[in-house]
Amino acid sequence: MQRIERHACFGGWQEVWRHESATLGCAMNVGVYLPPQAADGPCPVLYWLSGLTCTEQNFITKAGAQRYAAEHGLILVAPDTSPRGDGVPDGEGYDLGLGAGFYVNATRAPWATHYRMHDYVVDELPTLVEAHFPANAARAISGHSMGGHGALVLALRNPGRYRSVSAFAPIVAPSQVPWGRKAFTAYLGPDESAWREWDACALVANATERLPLRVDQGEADDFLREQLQPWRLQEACSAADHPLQLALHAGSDHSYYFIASLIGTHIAWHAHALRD
Ligand SMILES: N[C@@H](CCC(=O)N[C@@H](CS)C(=O)NCC(=O)O)C(=O)O
Repeated sequence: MQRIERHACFGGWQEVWRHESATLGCAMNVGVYLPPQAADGPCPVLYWLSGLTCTEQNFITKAGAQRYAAEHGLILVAPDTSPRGDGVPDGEGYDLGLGAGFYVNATRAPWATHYRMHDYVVDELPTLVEAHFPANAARAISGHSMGGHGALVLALRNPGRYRSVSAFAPIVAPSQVPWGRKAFTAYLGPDESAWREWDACALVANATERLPLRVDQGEADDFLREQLQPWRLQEACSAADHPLQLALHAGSDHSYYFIASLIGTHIAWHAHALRD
């Protein structure tokens, strides 16, 4: 691993590391915030998954999360949103290919070779983080939009792996909305039965661990009605008796201004779960 950025931040360090990913078959950048407490011993880790078009930079430069991570002694790990580099295929538009990995393991050509963001985030990255940084094995996961979908799906698919999960403006039912249908058709193929295992609303029905889902959604989000549809998650959770804490916020849009406004409450909530 090679450190390519290092900035003093709220008594700790915001770093960006670059490493060769065996899972993705390319070099990846990852943002790592080390709180001041990491100098004295291992800290729990909050994984953050960003949305469409993002790299590891959006969250670390716009969310203002470091202040709260320093307060609570959490390491923040913010990976890129897709594999990148020579030989990694791209798709048509901002919502397929580079910057749009959807946190699935693709099964179709030409995507299947590199687009394995589920395994990268769930397995390879924590192994790396826990080996190279003062991190313990207590993990939480959160994300925004496509990354909110990623956080919900990764937590639901991997019981016991995360102590808590939250999402900002997530795509809750990718099988039912244009962003998800386009990506899943490409990455997973046209057989929609294969999409269910990557769809939070479908996964909730059969979840073996009833980890509470915390979701915040802006009511002035331009993507709310067509792409996000949080009421679908409300229906799925209510049918499965799965705990959901969904809050709607008047006036908030889809941007990082919304995330920055609420990230402190999410980090405090994750910190509480990670302490137990
Ligand atoms: N750029 C797209 C929208 C993509 C978008 O809103 N991306 C969100 C995540 S889904 C984001 O975080 N954008 C980067 C940013 O706000 O820094 C468009 O042209 O409509």
